[in-house]
Amino acid sequence: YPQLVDKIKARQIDAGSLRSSYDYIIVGGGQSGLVIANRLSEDSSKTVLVVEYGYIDTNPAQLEPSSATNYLSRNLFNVTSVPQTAIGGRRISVYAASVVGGGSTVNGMLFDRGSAEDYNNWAALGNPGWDFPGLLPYFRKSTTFGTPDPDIVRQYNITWDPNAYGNGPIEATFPSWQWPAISIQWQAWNEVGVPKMVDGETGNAFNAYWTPNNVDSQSRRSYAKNRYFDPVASRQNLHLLTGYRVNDIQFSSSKRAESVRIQQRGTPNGGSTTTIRANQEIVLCAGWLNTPLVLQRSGIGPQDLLSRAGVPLVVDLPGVGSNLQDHPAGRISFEYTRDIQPNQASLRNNQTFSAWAQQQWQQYRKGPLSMLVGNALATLPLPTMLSTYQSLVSRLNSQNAAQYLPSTYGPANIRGFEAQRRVLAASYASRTNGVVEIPFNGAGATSLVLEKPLSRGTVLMNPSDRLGDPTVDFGTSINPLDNEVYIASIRFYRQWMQAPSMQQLGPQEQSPGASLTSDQQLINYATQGLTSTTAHSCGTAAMMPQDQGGVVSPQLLVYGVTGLSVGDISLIPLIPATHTCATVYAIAEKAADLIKARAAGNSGTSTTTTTTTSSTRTTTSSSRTTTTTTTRTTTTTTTTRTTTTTTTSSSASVAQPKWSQCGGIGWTGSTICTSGTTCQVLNPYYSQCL
Ligand SMILES: Cc1cc2nc3c(=O)[nH]c(=O)nc-3n(C[C@H](O)[C@H](O)[C@H](O)COP(=O)(O)OP(=O)(O)OC[C@H]3O[C@@H](n4cnc5c(N)ncnc54)[C@H](O)[C@@H]3O)c2cc1C
Repeated sequence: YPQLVDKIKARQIDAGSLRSSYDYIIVGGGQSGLVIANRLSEDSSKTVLVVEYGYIDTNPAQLEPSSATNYLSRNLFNVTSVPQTAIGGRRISVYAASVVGGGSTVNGMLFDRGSAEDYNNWAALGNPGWDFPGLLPYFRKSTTFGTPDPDIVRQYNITWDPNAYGNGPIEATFPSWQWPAISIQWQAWNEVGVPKMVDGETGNAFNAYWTPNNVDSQSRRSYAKNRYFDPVASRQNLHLLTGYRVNDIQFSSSKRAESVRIQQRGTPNGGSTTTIRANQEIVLCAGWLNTPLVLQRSGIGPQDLLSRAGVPLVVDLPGVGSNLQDHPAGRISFEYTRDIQPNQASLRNNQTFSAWAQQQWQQYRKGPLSMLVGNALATLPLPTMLSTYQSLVSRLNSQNAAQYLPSTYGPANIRGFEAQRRVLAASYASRTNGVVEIPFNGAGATSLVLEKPLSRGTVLMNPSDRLGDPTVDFGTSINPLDNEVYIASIRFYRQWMQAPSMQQLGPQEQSPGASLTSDQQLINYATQGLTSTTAHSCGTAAMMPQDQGGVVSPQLLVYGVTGLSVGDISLIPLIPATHTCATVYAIAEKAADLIKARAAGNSGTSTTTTTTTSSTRTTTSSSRTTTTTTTRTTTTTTTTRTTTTTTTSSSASVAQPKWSQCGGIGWTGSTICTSGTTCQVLNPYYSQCL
């Protein structure tokens, strides 16, 4: 795409062409930064600058399905955590993007949302308007659903709720391929008491459900750069500066955020910097790793850290860099001794199938190579997995919180965790909110992902090298109850593998290994294998009350100063049980509305505001621009549980496509195969069109 690359390059600005001031300066042109830049620059009277440390990735391969797992180091900050004491002292690689589009440029494109309870918990922590009804309009505003291939929908009974989606820039859909064994896995979930939900995106992200990818109908990545930035890049009032780092923010004597100090990437620290003023607001969108770091370098953070680093104190906010959360995960692996064909291995060991897959992809962009990592999740409530869940909840409530938190946490951080624990305890006992995620795609091996960890970590500036890498401590499993939940999920996965339907695949446990059964053996397994992150790190500049370690208010304004806000994943107070990309779009859309509302003289404090439309009149005088904005706010009541369905199921008379199931014990679908294939018995439980 050379002509496209040239166009994109032309849209960037070089440092010499920068204005001396902008109305808004957005720190970080990652996922949230580009959303907010798009929305704020809708008003042509406002100037917007985005400063991004990374560059534009112009390689078309980064849009392909295979990019979902390549995690290129050139697009990441290559930082490693400190040794994780509770998981064998291992250092864990950190995932934080450093490229235009941020995480949305490099991520795995699994595109889902948390359950309504996940977001309602945010509101319960003192954040009116940040519950699911308050966020659903922004989930909708950011996304459009693209109707998937009807054959694949029918073949696998893929369901979704069209009400979950709107008309937004990001396209989400299902690929044109699933591996056949997934049908058996769905049956097996049902047999162990995990029902199928129509759609997780409507607040029902618990039990088992299909989940789309953020791709277009050609399986190409649909992400912040190509959907939020490229279409508006020609706006004269929007500038993107790449390859520059915001070192810090400078404040007036009245603690108003006045300017950012930027430095070209690759130049020596302590060398030359440029200062750019913000007339209205500076919005931090530097991600979970760097938003707290920029704050700390600017004098906002834990007082003792700042004094050790020699940074003059602006506001003592002990929560900056605390409350780090992610989804720790471990592998579990079963081999299918009677696996059905084709399966993932067929791409490697069946030449005919592999050639067919290549042809499908090259000719139509369909087939197995259009698939990413998978499209089905079981997000399991604790009571589903553990009959003694009440004992775990009561032990959680009676823990001395400080004993299981990082040693750097002071009283405010501890109070904040105790507030979180109150809502988490209810979620642990809930049947409509998951604590462990098990992605499934037909294979016997997968990850067990802890969705509501109790352990907390930190991101702290290095006091002797402020501009160097921060110290990241995930604190994985420092709360031993996280291990108990993990062990419960191993045992439940084993039960799933023992479900009657699953026996047709002949599952045999590889790891942890069937001989490991006691709590201690499984804790040892977790200690050796658990990783701290699934690239969903968040919470390091949390939206919580200030006396509970909070950094921003529900209006996203940083406490103790003016003119400074946070619009990225750092503001999440409690990690939701979901991959975080879709949630970040909703957060950023809502952040943009809040910023616009306050610029228009409306504090944006409405608790259930869902739609804000503005009509703007601009008058220009000789020296400055005055904008009068009339803001009309519409409040909508949204039901969090939706039962509308778009379901397509196998009908007994419809011809099944090649590779799909056409018979077997318990099969109620069609036994007719599409022309050119016949229904062949693979085992008593499974016949297939081949
Ligand atoms: C490898 C990976 C895989 C993932 N897989 C999935 C997935 O499959 N599904 C899913 O839902 N989520 C996934 N995620 C998570 C999701 O993509 C992120 O949570 C989301 O993109 C975070 O958005 P953000 O705007 O908060 O931060 P980012 O998108 O990371 O943006 C921060 C930006 O700020 C820039 N920056 C940082 N410091 C400075 C500074 N000082 N000055 C200037 N610029 C700066 C960075 O370069 C970066 O571009 C994944 C993330 C990663 C990294």
